[in-house]
Amino acid sequence: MTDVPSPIPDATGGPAPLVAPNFITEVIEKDLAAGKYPEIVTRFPPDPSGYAHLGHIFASFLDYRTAVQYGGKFNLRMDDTNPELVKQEYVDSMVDDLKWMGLDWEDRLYYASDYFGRYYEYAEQLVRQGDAYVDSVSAQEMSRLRGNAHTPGTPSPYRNRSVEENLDLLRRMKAGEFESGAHVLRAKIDLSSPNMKLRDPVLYRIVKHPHFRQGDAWCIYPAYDFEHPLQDAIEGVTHSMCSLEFVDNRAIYDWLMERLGFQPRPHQYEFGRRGLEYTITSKRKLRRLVQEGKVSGWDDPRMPTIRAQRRLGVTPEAIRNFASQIGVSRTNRTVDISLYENAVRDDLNHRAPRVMAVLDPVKVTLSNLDGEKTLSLPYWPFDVIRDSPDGRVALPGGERVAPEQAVRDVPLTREIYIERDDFNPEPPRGYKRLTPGGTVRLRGAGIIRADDYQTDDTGRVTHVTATLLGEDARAGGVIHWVSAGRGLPVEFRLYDRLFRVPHPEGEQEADDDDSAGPSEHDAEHTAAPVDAGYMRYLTEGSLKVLHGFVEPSVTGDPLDTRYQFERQGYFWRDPVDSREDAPVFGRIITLKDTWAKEAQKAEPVRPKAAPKPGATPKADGPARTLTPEQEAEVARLTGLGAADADARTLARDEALLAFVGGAVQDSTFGQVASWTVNDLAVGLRGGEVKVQAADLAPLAALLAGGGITTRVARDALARAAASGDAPVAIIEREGLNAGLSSDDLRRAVQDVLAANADKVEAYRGGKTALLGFFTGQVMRATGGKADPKALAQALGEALGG
Ligand SMILES: NC(=O)CC[C@H](N)C(=O)O
Repeated sequence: MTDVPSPIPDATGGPAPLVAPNFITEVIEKDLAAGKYPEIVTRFPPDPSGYAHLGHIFASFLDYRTAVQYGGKFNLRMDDTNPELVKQEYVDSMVDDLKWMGLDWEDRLYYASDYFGRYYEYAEQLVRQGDAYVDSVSAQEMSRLRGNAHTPGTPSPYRNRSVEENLDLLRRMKAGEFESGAHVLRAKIDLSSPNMKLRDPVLYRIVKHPHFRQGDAWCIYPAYDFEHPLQDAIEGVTHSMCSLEFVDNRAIYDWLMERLGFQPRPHQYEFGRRGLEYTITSKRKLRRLVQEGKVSGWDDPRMPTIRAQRRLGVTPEAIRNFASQIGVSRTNRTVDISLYENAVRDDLNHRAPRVMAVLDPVKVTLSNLDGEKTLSLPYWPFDVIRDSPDGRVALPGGERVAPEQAVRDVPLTREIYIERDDFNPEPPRGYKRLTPGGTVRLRGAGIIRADDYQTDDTGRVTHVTATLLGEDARAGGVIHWVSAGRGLPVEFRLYDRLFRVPHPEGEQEADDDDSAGPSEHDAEHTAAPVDAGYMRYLTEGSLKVLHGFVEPSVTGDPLDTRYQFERQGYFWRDPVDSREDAPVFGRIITLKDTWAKEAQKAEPVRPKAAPKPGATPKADGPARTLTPEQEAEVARLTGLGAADADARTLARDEALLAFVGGAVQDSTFGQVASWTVNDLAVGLRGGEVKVQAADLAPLAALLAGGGITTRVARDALARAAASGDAPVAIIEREGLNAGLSSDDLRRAVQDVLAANADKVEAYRGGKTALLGFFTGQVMRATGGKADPKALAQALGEALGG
């Protein structure tokens, strides 16, 4: 899960973090070692039927970084087969957003629609082979005939049409002779397969709708299950990664590859989806928010679209750091929203100079100050200066200067504004700010004492009179302020999470429970009504508008400067609505996670849904209210060594709790608890895990002792869960712990470099992209046993020296 910097540069010129070892990289390393493919090719295939969103980050970076890591190619593919939904506007925005995030597909932007002609040829080939037929029953009839999990399907009366008749009908479908729905082309596979997807899936439909790239050239359109595998094969994709809901579609994929004889052929691998707490990503649900005016548009900064996050002020670096912290696994998981928010904060901490702004002002007159003073105040706090890699810090324009030059002029005048919250006539205990007769330090300006104040009829403070004291005065707190005469009047927009519960869509989101029904993918494409339950979890007042003042130093700064307004959060000018004469500053994020505390207090508002086996597991994140018994359980589990988040998940789930009840209570317990939550939860809930918790202790010990890598451990775990064998026995039986010694690795690196002296020279001359080539060669030479991190390091050393 950690972000391991590798020397392989990515599109942004910075080092691309390695993809942490996972079950897919393991397959890739084996394939490279076996020489199965000349190079790795991956693709990211969004539908251009909406905007890129936070949910796309994980999959797109997985595809991209995996290719970069193994020196292969990454393609961007517009999966634009549904003419009714896809649009140029969406292509353009996706391309723009994905590029902005730092993905690089070079010149390989492909469109599914560019291959319509070739798909069609393959369709005719299947018909000629007797592998596909034209069916002419209605959609309802087709679904009835397909049967269900307990009943095998019944052949349609058209299933045995002759090849000639099928070809004739298919050609006439293509020629536009029939109305939509009159016929479909289906693969002839297996009507009694327990995998419903194999019960003669539809390959082509009649859709009389122009396509934004193909115009009226077509009136039949290929189904996802047909075009996707074909395009992978045609483009030489090697490892086609997709999320878990496509697991049953893999059988169609393999069937097509086999029937059409592609060699070498791509393979599909499914990873667990990564939902994000407090967020929805269904296009239809987001559209409804826009249509009903709950947000101002697709780029409303509260929306989870990349457009909106860009407008909000999030940087691509923050997105990339977030992406590298999400682990890959075989199970669906919800990512704690704080992972995203902290990535945004961490990035801004070193990027955003500190200035002062008063959001909700109350005027203070400094009665003993005449005229104006100009203070020179530093942009950066000491810790940022201390942590600066080059000892320098940035000015708002980005220029890096010595810390003592990173200062701005701040006017101090007789009239200033302070935050309404920072003066309290009836202070609660422990209040460290200004009170009548009390003192406080004004950041950078000295200590003041409040002598008097006025209120309006409602008791609201309207004005404070104060005295500026000498340096020998004492004060308990520090507050920020802005000159009243010289501060710039601005509008502030404070955004809150759009939804107030972690799972606004309930438990069903990624759950494709009934494989006979339409997949999530299809559902996204139908006119079926949206379950509007999520609407009631909208946060009331998630946009707050305030009018206040910013210090005048910001006037000359580049418009895209991100600031930390001291004590208030990170802000920048709203790129859409801010005007020179009417600036609007939006809050990118608060300084701390203000929700962490509130979540503890909050009611349990988790939407109810009947739990199903295989449903999306609980968030691995923040506290949700537990019963006192569950809290006691959490205390017991953390006492045994479980991480707090794991303990919370366990305490809520009897199946998991029963399992860890059998775990050995020693130093391995925390690791076993983590595997239970992260790797075994879905299987345990479905009653499918065969291994005993007690058998995991030796595995955890082996891992902790460095005898195996995390990847080997998790793989052994998955296999043990399925077979019931002790994981360590699996490892020993197959010699998986016989890793590569660092001497062996170094020798392999030397051999590869010696055999490719010309390339080494080219690399040292600046062709750093060759690192991927070297990586692949060493992987091959070592039979895939090299640990990618160690390999990257060994290569870096050998090439650098
Ligand atoms: N295979 C996949 O990754 C699915 C791609 C499909 N275009 C989607 O966005 O859902």
